[in-house]
Amino acid sequence: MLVKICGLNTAATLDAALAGGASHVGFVFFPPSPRNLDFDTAAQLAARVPDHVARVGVFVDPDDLLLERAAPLLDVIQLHKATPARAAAIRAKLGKNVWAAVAVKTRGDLDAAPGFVGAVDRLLYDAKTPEDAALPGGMGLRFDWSLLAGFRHPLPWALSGGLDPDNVADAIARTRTALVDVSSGVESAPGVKDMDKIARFLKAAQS
Ligand SMILES: O=C(O)c1ccccc1N[C@@H]1O[C@H](COP(=O)(O)O)[C@@H](O)[C@H]1O
Repeated sequence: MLVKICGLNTAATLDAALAGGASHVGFVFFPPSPRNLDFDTAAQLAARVPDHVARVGVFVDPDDLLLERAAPLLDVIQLHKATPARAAAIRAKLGKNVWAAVAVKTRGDLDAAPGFVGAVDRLLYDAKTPEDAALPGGMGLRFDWSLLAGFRHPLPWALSGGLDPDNVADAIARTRTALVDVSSGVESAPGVKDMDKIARFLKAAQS
């Protein structure tokens, strides 16, 4: 089971994710987020991550300058609110693994998925946040997992949105996902990761 712990912003919580066996760790580069990292902090955290764990940068419609500064610290670029054309251009320019978030509320939202074939390496199905929400992700919202039933996934994919230590095993059993992604569900407050919840999440996902 692959597990991404996202929005890590301290050495202690990053180390908790690594000790628990996370396959991916996420660093947010989006100033409105309570998990946003400056480049110095991101570099210090990225340096702690062993080679077998992937460092994922989370971006919302990023400009080229931000991507160019952050990319050397990262293995994967996770894009929110990116068109397939923009995602493909970023992938070609940076030569990195690129994931695209697909915001899901209804079955029709999954129609966006095939458009990313040839543009990205993985889709991340995440809950759609309200139009006026401050963030397009990282809000602890979940979508109806049954919407994925019978869907022909055009690319490797991951499940995200509102996962936590108490529901992740059920989410895996119901969706048969190979990769789960969590942020709010392992926090004690927005942007404050909880080491006990990180450990519990990893244990539940791996069980
Ligand atoms: O975590 C954030 O602050 C964030 C900001 C902007 C875009 C995405 C963000 N997080 C991603 O959202 C999903 C789900 O998070 P949650 O578990 O529901 O809180 C996850 O992929 C995060 O990487």
